[in-house]
Amino acid sequence: MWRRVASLSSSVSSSFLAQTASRLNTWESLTTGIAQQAKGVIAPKEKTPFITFVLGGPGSGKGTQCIKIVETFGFAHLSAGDLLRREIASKSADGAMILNTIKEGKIVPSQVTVKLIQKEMELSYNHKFLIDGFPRTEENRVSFERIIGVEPNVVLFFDCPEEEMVKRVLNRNEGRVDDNLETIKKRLTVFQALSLPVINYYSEKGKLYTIKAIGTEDEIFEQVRPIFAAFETVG
Ligand SMILES: Nc1ncnc2c1ncn2[C@@H]1O[C@H](COP(=O)(O)OP(=O)(O)O)[C@@H](O)[C@H]1O
Ligand SMILES: Nc1ccn([C@H]2C[C@H](O)[C@@H](COP(=O)(O)OP(=O)(O)O)O2)c(=O)n1
Ligand SMILES: [Mg+2]
Repeated sequence: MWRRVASLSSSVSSSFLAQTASRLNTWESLTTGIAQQAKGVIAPKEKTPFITFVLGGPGSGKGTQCIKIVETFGFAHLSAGDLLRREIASKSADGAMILNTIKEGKIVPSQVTVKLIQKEMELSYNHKFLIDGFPRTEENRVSFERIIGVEPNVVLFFDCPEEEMVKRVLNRNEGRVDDNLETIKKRLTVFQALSLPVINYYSEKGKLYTIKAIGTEDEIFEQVRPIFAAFETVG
């Protein structure tokens, strides 16, 4: 409810809140959240959003590190890939197109992805967002700025050698249609051609934090931790 929470009154039916809350993808306890919201315990959040884009090639460890960032710093985790896979599973109008695009290792039209991200942001009680796997193209980036109207505060780039990314993806074992050698090769080409320019853009803007994404998950997180710790100190 980052934008809409102020308009939610305690008279909102609990079933509406339950439906809304069930779609939340945050670490917060939903039942507590609903109960407190209904009692008006939580003050309306009109805080400026704090946005982190999480970038890196396929298998670079974005999702894995996002879980740790959520646990330690209390962000809401919005994975663009997860939102798109949810669309496929829900058999929505765009589902078949999204499935084919993902199988081909290509990028879904920005309008579709930004709309899904926007919906999640509006439903969230949090104002700190980790947007994982987005923007993957300049078109993604410009579309987000135009539709959402904000720029990221922080951009993380998990920099990982290609052979390590391939090894991790082939061992991922989540039953994903794109976790095969043919698709990953295409994804790596797309990453070089379309995603690296976005990373360079944020480097030039002074917003990029590059993480050497090799080593254990904990070792990598020790590079991530101070970035967010510094922002917490600033307030
Ligand atoms: N530091 C690491 N060392 C070895 N394997 C890792 C590491 N980080 C993540 N993995 C594994 O690699 C795979 C890809 O990680 P994931 O977080 O899904 O990457 P991404 O979201 O960037 O594609 C997963 O199976 C994950 O468990
Ligand atoms: N911004 C995005 C993010 C993901 N996608 C599509 C295309 C990507 O290859 C797939 C999977 O993305 P996801 O971020 O889940 O993939 P990895 O975690 O990097 O392996 O989803 C997209 O089209 N646009
Ligand atoms: Mg991922």
